[in-house]
Amino acid sequence: MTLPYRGMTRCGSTHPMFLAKLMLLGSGELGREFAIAAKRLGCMVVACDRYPGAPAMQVADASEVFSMLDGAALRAAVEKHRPDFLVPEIEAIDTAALAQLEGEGWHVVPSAKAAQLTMNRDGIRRFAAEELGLTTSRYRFAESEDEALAAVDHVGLPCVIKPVMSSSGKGQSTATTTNEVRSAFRNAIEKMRGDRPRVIVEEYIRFDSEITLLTVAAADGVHFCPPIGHRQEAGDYRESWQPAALSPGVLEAAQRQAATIVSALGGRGLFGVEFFVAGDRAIFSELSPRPHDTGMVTLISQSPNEFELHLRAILGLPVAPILAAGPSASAVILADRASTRFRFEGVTDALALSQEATPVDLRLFGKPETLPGRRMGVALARAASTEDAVALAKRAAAAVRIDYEEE
Ligand SMILES: Nc1ncnc2c1ncn2[C@@H]1O[C@H](COP(=O)(O)OP(=O)(O)OP(=O)(O)O)[C@@H](O)[C@H]1O
Ligand SMILES: NCC(=O)N[C@@H]1O[C@H](COP(=O)([O-])[O-])[C@@H](O)[C@H]1O
Ligand SMILES: [Mg+2]
Repeated sequence: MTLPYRGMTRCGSTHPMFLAKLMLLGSGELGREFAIAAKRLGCMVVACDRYPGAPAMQVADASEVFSMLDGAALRAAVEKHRPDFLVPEIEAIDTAALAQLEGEGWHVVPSAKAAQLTMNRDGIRRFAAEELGLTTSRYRFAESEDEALAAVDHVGLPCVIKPVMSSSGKGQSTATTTNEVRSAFRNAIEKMRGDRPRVIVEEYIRFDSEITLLTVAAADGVHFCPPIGHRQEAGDYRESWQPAALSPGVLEAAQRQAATIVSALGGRGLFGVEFFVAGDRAIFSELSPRPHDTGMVTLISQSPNEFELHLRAILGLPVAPILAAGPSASAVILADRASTRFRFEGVTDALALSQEATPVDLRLFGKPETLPGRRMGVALARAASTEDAVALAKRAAAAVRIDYEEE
């Protein structure tokens, strides 16, 4: 079989027994499911992350431990393994190094431009709102408390303040008074990633719901998964469900905007495009040029799931048809303290909730260390309605307990 990328990159070092060699930049729970999909399709996987034993490393052919923000280490790993594809799995990567590697002929998924623009909220927000004309909340950027206060004149109160470089809600808070704007700015700077003390000050959207629209840029065009609804707490997701109920007009508006931005970013792969739904408006929030955490529900709700879709799109393989299995949900299992000595209890109880028409499943990520609020696993469920599926997934997640030993 001849894949479209053969001969297009400078590598071509893959052993013929493998379909392709993929290097994962970031190796958490999302990377692990991607690596499993890649292994099933006969690919070779090199997993990279900042710590040994990261989830995707546990199923990969090889691994490398370094900070993805260290461009020299990233280049050394690429030159050592000569992958057909560099697959970013987290946001915080030395994207200048990625762009340089791409310029030299290495294949970055979906494109170095997508990784570069989405790593920083200012990049993707300005691209979406100012270059492409997508509907977004009002926003301003600020680099000091005073600039943050000035931004409030434009966006109003309450407002949401986030470091331009962060994910999973880290450093994010909502301010309702000018005093809170000052403390929200300080909080964002304290918890930001990278070395750019800069925040986005956003209009607070009173949304009816929020969705992730998984959008696949494949060889034969753009495909959409049924929309995923989700609930967030402290900027991080707690439950997600599919399909999210949307009016045809809102779904069409979301799909149109998602297709616009994905096509403008270029390259092939799956994108998680986030929208707030307010009345009849789909307001673009942000996007991941890779599988999305709320999309873990697709591990039970559809085939191919989001990880398989990403892989197939990258390899230039067919992605359709995308078959829905029925209303489904995911619910997260979080740690509540820092520990390296812990064990999971209640797995039997969680899986015993599974019945023929309402299956339940679990993913335990195998992270070697807990932290307060760190996601350690996820429960998955299918049922007659998304409401029932969410309730069942939450029961299963609650049945799993993390027991900590004294350290
Ligand atoms: N302008 C806003 N108005 C109202 N709620 C908001 C706003 N911005 C963010 N939120 C809430 O905070 C959540 C997290 O925000 P956002 O997606 O921007 O952060 P993140 O750190 O990139 O999270 P992740 O990496 O998990 O996607 C949103 O899903 C939403 O629930
Ligand atoms: N919203 C982004 C997201 O969910 N990313 C996922 O979390 C991992 C980091 O987890 P950790 O912080 O527990 O190491 C990442 O590697 C990715 O799989
Ligand atoms: Mg988000």
